[in-house]
Amino acid sequence: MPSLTQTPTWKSLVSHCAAIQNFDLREAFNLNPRRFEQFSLQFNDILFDYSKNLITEDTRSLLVDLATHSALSSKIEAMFTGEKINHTEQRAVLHTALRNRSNHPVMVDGVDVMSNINQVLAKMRVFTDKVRNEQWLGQTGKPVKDIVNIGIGGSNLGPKMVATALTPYASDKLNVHFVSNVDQTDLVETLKPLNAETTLFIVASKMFNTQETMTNAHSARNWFLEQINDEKAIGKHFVAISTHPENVIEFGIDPENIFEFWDWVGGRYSLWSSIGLSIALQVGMDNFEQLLQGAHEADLHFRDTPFDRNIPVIMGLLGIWYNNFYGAESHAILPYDQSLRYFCEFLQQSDMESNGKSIDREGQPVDYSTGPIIWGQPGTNGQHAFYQLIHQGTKLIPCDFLAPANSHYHLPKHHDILISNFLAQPEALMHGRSAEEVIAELPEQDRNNAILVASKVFEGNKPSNSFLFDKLTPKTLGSLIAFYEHKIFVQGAIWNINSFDQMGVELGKVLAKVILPELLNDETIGSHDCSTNGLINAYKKLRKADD
Ligand SMILES: O=P(O)(O)OC[C@H]1O[C@](O)(CO)[C@@H](O)[C@@H]1O
Repeated sequence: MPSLTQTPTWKSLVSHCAAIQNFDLREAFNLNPRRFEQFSLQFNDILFDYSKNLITEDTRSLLVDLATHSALSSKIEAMFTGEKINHTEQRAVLHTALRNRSNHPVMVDGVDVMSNINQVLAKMRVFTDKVRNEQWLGQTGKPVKDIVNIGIGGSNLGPKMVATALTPYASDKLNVHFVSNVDQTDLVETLKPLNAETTLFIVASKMFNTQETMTNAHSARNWFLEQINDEKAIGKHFVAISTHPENVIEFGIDPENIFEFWDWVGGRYSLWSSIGLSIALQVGMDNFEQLLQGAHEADLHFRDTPFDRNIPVIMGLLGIWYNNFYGAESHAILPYDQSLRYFCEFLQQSDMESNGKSIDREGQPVDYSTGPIIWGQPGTNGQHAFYQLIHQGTKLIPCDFLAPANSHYHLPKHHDILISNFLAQPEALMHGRSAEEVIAELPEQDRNNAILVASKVFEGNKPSNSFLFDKLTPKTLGSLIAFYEHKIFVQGAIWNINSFDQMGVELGKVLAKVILPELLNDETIGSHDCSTNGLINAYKKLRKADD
């Protein structure tokens, strides 16, 4: 098979990119008053405006050709129908089945997985209703007040992001906390204000052998038993979510308290499974199902809509346009919604763990750039931190701006100010400010100050997408997350990489296991390179024994 870069569609895009080198967005808008209509899409209450990109109609057609020639349609079908597209681990990839609200069967190895999924959803409903209605009582007969989700990576980032985003829907009787880092600061500071009698722990781990999670879970159990000195009480205060019930039972959690999921759910795509239990406890099962519904509707859109009107396909193709034809190295995620403050962190794992690969599906090194660096934080905070570099730095950084038209809260002025910024930034990036405009705005005495003028010029012509939606409801959030998941899928499919394994996280884990016992003995260490030896030995000198 020829390398992607040798295919006619790729070569056409290279030539096209050279041909439109001088493309100017301001001019494109001036010449075409219908540009917004031509390059925007509506899905339910979500408006996706991609008109402020360095593209023409031809660019879109050529990018769609690239998707078509990469057999994207059949790859999408393969995912939805349970083919083992994660070929290195021989697994299907079926987060879409977890939110399949259509009653259509989804088969894995000849078995319809929908009945298992629905059983777990029913079990989650019974449990969350009990806890939320104060019918699940702790060892001393008190209802649960605090829930601590212990998990890392996909067993933390998705649930934490969604639970935080949906705070306006939260029960005021429950506080949900997330502990992920093996740095004891995380657990100690989270537990400090809590009372074991009214605390419920969720140990969330697909494998149930992840070092950080198991260390935190053991310490949480010790903390609990120091206050309630009764092993039997664990049954009322610890539940687990895992694909490995045998490891959970070995830890000592009651088999009744295990919420199952399956190896065809990738960790970073698992918030839709029982890994979302903390979300369901926070906002109730009806709202959790609305989240699934939103994602399901986005799945249908992705599966059934022609590529040139398909939001995740367009998102993926635009990313490829900048990544591979403009040399952009990163992509900024900029939600104008404080409740989406963990959205970027969540997408960092989804995108970078999925598409941070340098071999193709045949095991050959790729000769093109793959997954971008994902970064960002909510506006307007980011504006006062790193937007300077996006506006006037030397790097091309495509940006996604996201905002709700309506806030859940009602302080006067705030929301319109927020949205004026959400609208102004993409406009400023695109429009820029010429030397003539700067000079016209400067006081008379500064107009000949060339340095001052140059420093106030904004080159402009910088690309962005904007998502404007009605309100951040569970359903809308579900759709937005699914769009990003599918965008990642589209890019992985075109780059011909496996987006669903994560071998790159293994080596560091293995080496840490070698180093750990070396930290605990008194010998001087000399078996690594001299830098690592030096650091280990310095640590051993500095480290004081715990009191
Ligand atoms: O849920 P587990 O098995 O504890 O794994 C946690 C995380 O570790 C990883 O395997 C590697 O970081 C992620 O893919 C996963 O989300």
